Amino acid sequence: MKDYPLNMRYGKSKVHVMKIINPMNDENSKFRDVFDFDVEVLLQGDLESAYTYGDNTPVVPTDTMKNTCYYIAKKVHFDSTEDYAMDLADHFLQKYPHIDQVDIKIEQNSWNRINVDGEYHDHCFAFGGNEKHNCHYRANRNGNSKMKSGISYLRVMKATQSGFEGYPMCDLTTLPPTKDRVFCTDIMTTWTYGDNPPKGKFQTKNMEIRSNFIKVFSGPPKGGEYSKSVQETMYKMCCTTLKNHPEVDFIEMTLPNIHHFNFDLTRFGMDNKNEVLFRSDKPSGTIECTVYKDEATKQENNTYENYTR
Ligand SMILES: O=c1[nH]c(=O)c2[nH]c(=O)[nH]c2[nH]1
Repeated sequence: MKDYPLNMRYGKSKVHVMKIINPMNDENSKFRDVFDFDVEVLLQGDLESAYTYGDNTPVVPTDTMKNTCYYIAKKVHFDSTEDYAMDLADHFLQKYPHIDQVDIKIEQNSWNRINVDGEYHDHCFAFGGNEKHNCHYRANRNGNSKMKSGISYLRVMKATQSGFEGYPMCDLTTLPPTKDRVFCTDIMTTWTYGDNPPKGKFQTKNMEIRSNFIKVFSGPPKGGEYSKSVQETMYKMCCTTLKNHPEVDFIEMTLPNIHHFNFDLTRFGMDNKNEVLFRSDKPSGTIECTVYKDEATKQENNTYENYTR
């Protein structure tokens, strides 16, 4: 049956892969590195007959896709999920000529090497919490492939040196202007590499970009830097990153404003100026921007024009 035009893709998600690496390749060594991530594979191509006529000849089973995730994890040496994603995508393009686009999305858990009395442990790690490192590689048979890397749920806070004032007031405004508040957010961001993604060097690049975001958010260690709004600070974080990393084309960022309110202690005869607060995760502000390295890149990738983003 073919009644209506269609677009289609399919795949496997939440494939959990853990790879323990013995980087010295020495059986006697007790030193290990660890990769812990979830993979999503999505295939596109000449698949229409599968949807319209139930013809399964082009349908690579999603179960095979899952197996391939483990096969590639064993077969290739990688030191970043981006490098793994590129090898995994290439495998599908090489093996199945009717597939012309592969999306590999990865969410990586952080494990921090444990430090015992000032010395890093060979093989013990502490779970890094909610923060995840992400990547999304879209491999296209026509050669127009793109790599996005990112971070999610990196929670940061300014305990002072943040304000919000000068906004329009109307009969529905209750928010008091302030020069001193808590600014708490989860950094949710992706950055898209241009035509020459740093294969083999993603790990270092991503750590530099992460440090850059944190450095600009915080300002100098002594005294910090005043933030007029979430909007102002996030734009500065993105601009500085683009300046320091010309290999990045554009940065998408969402900073939920995780509000912290003063608890009303006047009822107990106590004043309270940003000393005792309570967190209100819901609702949180949603502040977003995409910052491009130049106008042409913006025209090609205008992320807000497409509402399915
Ligand atoms: O930095 C801010 N930006 C806003 O747009 C906003 N809106 C709001 O209620 N508080 C804040 N804070």
